[in-house]
Amino acid sequence: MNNYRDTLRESAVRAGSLLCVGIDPVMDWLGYGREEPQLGGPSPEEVILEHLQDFLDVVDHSGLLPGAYKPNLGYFHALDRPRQGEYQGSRTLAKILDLLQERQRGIPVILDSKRGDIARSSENYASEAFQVWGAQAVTVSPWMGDDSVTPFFMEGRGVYALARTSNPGAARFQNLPVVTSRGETPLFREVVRVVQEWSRTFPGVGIVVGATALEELGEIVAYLASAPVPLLIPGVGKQGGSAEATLEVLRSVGYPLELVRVNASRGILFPWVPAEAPRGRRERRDALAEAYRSMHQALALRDGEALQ
Ligand SMILES: O=C(O)c1cc(=O)[nH]c(=O)n1[C@@H]1O[C@H](COP(=O)(O)O)[C@@H](O)[C@H]1O
Repeated sequence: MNNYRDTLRESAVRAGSLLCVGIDPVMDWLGYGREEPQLGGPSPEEVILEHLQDFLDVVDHSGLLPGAYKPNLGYFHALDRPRQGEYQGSRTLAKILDLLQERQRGIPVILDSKRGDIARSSENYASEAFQVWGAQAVTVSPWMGDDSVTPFFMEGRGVYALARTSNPGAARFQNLPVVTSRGETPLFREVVRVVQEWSRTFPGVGIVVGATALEELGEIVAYLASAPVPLLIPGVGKQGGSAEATLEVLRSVGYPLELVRVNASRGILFPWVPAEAPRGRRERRDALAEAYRSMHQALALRDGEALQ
């Protein structure tokens, strides 16, 4: 099995862009209410799969591959009704993963589940991501310590530990100063330091840092530049982060861009949000095409950047 850094490198060269397409489907955003589907109307599974097929057609038509996909597990589980024996959300995710494998083999899928537990439990969460769903990489929350993250270190797979997240409340804990044997440092910096240490024995481990936290991103990439790790940077598009400003920060320290993926979810698959979805399928497809092309371009690699 390819090691995860090779997977990132090869897919970056094929895509020519750092764009990671987030797959976070919500029926509301496709013009359907959140309430249970109407009798006789299309099911969430049908609606979401049709939308995804349209998106993959847009990708084919553009001739531009993305650098990764990132489905967020919570959006799919929210469509399951296990107490009624109904698993539409899980089935939809499974079908989407099959489609990606058929149509875009080699483009990594990062399962966004933000797991992390006592070691024995993390082993199960690792199986969930890698064996059950067959993802190439996973997001994990590192706050329970080393033994909660290391069970995810499996040959060929990627693991992204949350360091400085993109949400408005992120600084509350992550920027708190902590005292270590090397002096005082914000908590997120200690996570970054430890991830870099882990990466010496498991090169597939990296970090999540939000595009909405450019100052922290700058500190992190400057710190990591001598021994870089994979970066997953969400928060561009609907959360207000800028693709261009993010790339500028990375380029300013010569960060190896092939190890980086910048995620946009609503900004690509639901570009009309918070406005209502266009009524016609054709208009929705046109909106996807425009959003995909412009974000792919904003995150494009320059000649030779992925070949360092
Ligand atoms: O781990 C993540 O992917 C993640 C970390 C973070 O700091 N911020 C963040 O937004 N995310 C995820 O990235 C996606 C962002 O979605 P959009 O805001 O629609 O682009 C969602 O699936 C979030 O759960």
